[in-house]
Amino acid sequence: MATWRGSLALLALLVLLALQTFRWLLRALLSPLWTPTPARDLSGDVVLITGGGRGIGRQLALEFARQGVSKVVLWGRTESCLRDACHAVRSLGTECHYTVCDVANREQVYREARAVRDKVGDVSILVNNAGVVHGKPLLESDDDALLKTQHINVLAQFWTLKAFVRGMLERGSGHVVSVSSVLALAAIPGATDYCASKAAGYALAESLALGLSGTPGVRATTVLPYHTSTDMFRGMQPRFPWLFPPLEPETVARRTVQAVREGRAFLLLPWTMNFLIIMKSILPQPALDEIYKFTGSYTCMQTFKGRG
Ligand SMILES: NC(=O)C1=CN([C@@H]2O[C@H](COP(=O)(O)OP(=O)(O)OC[C@H]3O[C@@H](n4cnc5c(N)ncnc54)[C@H](OP(=O)(O)O)[C@@H]3O)[C@@H](O)[C@H]2O)C=CC1
Ligand SMILES: CC1=C(/C=C/C(C)=C/C=C/C(C)=C/C=O)C(C)(C)CCC1
Repeated sequence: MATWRGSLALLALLVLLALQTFRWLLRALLSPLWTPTPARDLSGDVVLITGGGRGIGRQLALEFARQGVSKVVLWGRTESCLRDACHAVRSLGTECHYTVCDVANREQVYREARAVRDKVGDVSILVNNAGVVHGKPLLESDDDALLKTQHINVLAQFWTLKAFVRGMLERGSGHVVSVSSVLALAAIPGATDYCASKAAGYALAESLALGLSGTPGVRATTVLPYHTSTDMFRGMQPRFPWLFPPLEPETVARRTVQAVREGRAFLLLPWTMNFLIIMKSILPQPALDEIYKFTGSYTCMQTFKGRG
């Protein structure tokens, strides 16, 4: 009798949960129709981009400038790239500053963050974009390279978040962008430490976004791009490149800034990668293995050259 009552209560709870989920889903889908959120005006914003000297970071700097931010600050390791990117931003009429800062070095991050506050002002948009890949299989990787990937791709984000998010919370406004990767959700062999770092970064960003949900003025956006045609993954190729062409860094930058303006929490690029996630959730592993083999995802790193 007691078991029977218990099962009925569980069933009622499940029905209630299903109805609630349906209500939340409807609300999420329909509310933009009657209360469209106006795109955020970026004109007073100071944006700091890590790894802003080249690749996606450089394009992000240019796109933020085009969308009217007040000031751009670029961090990176190579001064010539930073200087050149800053020059390009200034030619769009936007104030730009750069600093050589190794984001893996937390003392340097804290020191340069103080310097930015003193010289440029409060950072209102932080873009955690800096990243590295060495592209060797795990057993051929030396320990220092494995550590470096985690220090730059994951731990550095802790330091920049600690340096800038407190100020955003005090002011009640700000935005954190994390450039993750589709490899955070579906890993490939030959870049084990990179995939692990991106998965960790994704969990970090997800936790941050949830933690910020009680602070309406401070938001977070996580971008998960597919292969993008910068030098980082040069040479990497799945089996049907015409079917899965790399993204252009300009496209990633444009869609990212748009997501910031719309206050979107997650952005998977291109949208077709959503099918990959659905497939991963419903297909049995042997079927996924066949798809990965057929599309060359298992072997795509064999032609990897990277930045050399
Ligand atoms: N390319 C791709 O296929 C994809 C890339 N991504 C992600 O996008 C982000 C940008 O990559 P992408 O533009 O392609 O790569 P690039 O190699 O072109 O750029 C990486 C940037 O990170 C900077 N960087 C690296 N290490 C450090 C460090 N220790 N301190 C400060 N800056 C550093 C580099 O600066 P410097 O040159 O001065 O060292 C450079 O500006 C990365 O997080 C990457 O993981 C995501 C999905 C796909
Ligand atoms: C897994 C998988 C694919 C390959 C994805 C690859 C190869 C992504 C590379 C992304 C990179 C380099 C990201 C960098 O951060 C396909 C062919 C799309 C579809 C089948 C499943």
